[in-house]
Amino acid sequence: MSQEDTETDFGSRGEDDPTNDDMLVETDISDSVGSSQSTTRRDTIVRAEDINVWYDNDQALNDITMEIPENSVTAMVGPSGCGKSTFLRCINRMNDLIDSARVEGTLSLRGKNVYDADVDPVALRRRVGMVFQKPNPFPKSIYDNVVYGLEIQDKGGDYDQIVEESLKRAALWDEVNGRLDESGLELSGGQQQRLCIARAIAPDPEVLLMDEPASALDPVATSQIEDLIEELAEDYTVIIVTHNMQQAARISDQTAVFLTGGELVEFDDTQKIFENPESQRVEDYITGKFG
Ligand SMILES: Nc1ncnc2c1ncn2[C@@H]1O[C@H](COP(=O)(O)OP(=O)(O)OP(=O)(O)O)[C@@H](O)[C@H]1O
Repeated sequence: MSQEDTETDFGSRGEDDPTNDDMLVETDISDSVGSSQSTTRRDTIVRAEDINVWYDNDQALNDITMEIPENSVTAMVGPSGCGKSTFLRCINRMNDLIDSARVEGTLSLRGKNVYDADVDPVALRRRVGMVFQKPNPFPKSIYDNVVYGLEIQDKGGDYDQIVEESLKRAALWDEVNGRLDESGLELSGGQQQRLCIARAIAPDPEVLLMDEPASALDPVATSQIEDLIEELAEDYTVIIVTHNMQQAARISDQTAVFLTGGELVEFDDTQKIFENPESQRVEDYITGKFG
């Protein structure tokens, strides 16, 4: 199964040329920051333009404009309630499921506005997978968890091969090979989260949204998930919300700092954000002076 299978849903791949030289990531990276950074220039895959979101009369996001390059890890950081999860849910239109939510602006996936009337949100979510904070495997076998997305999308293919491939990509195959018919709920928390990642990547999405995927896990499981995220960015565009500054510094190529009021204050290479941010408010937040 190739990503090209889904291409026709929203226009051709890579039609957006990068226009921002900031996407060129510098070499000479310090040990602690952005170990996944590279010198590759990447096309924009997700572009937000003047995104505003309200829940009833309360504004949660205020004029968010940003371009996210493909095959990289983008971290969203900021204090509680600043709109990080709301922004993540704009990308795959999960906010559609919240009655009080209203989204204005343009959110493009490879140049096609996902809020256009002709976009089917279910087809969109095939291309934009999501992993949540708390591991949430279904009360089904490990195998059935992985193929779940394929089945509800009526997607054909060699399921055995897809299960093996997805579990290998999620770094879980070696631990569950031979017991695929056991319940996903019998796995440890860290294994459950890797199972959820396998489930999210089985339909071969282009973008993987992760909302604090390691915050419910112990340090060993967290480290495994972090390693995995860096590997996944070779094939997918990963956009991750995290409260953990060290985690953002370790695994992301770009970091977006949201602050109170639903404002995107700074978005830049992770190294720049952590070592030399433009905004004093960002520096204060990063260094723990507030938030
Ligand atoms: N379903 C909802 N209904 C009403 N208001 C909501 C809803 N979801 C979020 N909000 C409000 O929108 C604002 C942004 O919330 P959001 O969850 O996006 O922030 P966040 O930065 O992800 O926070 P956290 O880090 O605590 O998860 C908050 O004021 C929150 O109370």
